[in-house]
Amino acid sequence: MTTLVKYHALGNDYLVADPELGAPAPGATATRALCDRRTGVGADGVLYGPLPGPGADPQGMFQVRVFNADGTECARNANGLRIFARYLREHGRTHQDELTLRTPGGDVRVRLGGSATAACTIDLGSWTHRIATVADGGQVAGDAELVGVPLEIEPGTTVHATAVHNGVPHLVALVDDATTELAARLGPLIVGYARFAERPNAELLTVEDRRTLRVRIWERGVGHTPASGSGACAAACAAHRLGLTDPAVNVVMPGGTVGVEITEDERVLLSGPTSLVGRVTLADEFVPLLRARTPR
Ligand SMILES: N[C@H](CCC[C@H](N)C(=O)O)C(=O)O
Repeated sequence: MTTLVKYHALGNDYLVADPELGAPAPGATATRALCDRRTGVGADGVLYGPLPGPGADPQGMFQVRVFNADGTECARNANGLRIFARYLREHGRTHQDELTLRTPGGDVRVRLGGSATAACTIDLGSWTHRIATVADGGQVAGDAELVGVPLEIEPGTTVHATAVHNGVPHLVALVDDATTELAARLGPLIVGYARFAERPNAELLTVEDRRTLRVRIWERGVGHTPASGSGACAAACAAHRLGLTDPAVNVVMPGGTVGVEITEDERVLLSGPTSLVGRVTLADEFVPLLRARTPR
């Protein structure tokens, strides 16, 4: 029997695929089948774990891998890892309030709240404003710092761009009026911009005041999401670097509001709620769809 547990963080939804509950091995085929909103369970991504191997122990260190709805792997993220930490505690895998999650993108600390539904905080550590770029001939040219520069993402469309790499790449575009419609138009252009060697996630940012940001998201590997943890952090880091905001801000997204704080030693912390949706037991006729068809 294969059981998945579904959670969301302000509408950014993930399925926990735990080997102990019969989950498939991490991979693109299973992820796409599970995340499909019509023929599967439906989610923005799948969290596979806790995985066996070095680092998996009951002292609060667990391994996990994160996949986007389209089957691509992302090194780490923020909402998914906050959800995974909650899953571990409410399924009796740990009694710790502070966990370390080991991901392909490095170790991340999560502090759980006093109750299951209380806000939990992730420390994403430091970040850079660099992004890998491609030269004219198509080869990777190097790593450019991008802070508040005009970027023509298609002929006639220029955005005010700031790169933020916080475990995954983001491109934050400062706009007068960040709307979901504008994100649906500019997001795919930013994610698909041929000059970036690695596709970034896209965030449209409007600064309301020094402590309030409005953000709209278009994620690589997913598309529209009503909230993003690392995206909210990226927007806060970009706004701060541009001198527009204080170190602690509220980030308002369509799904709701999170708090982001930049510490004096230049780490970024995100706090926000998570919600449990429920458990889904897959039907026997669905399970074969989780495995790639083996070529004859
Ligand atoms: N929603 C996630 C970000 C996912 C990023 C993913 N789309 C990628 O980098 O491939 C978060 O809360 O941090």
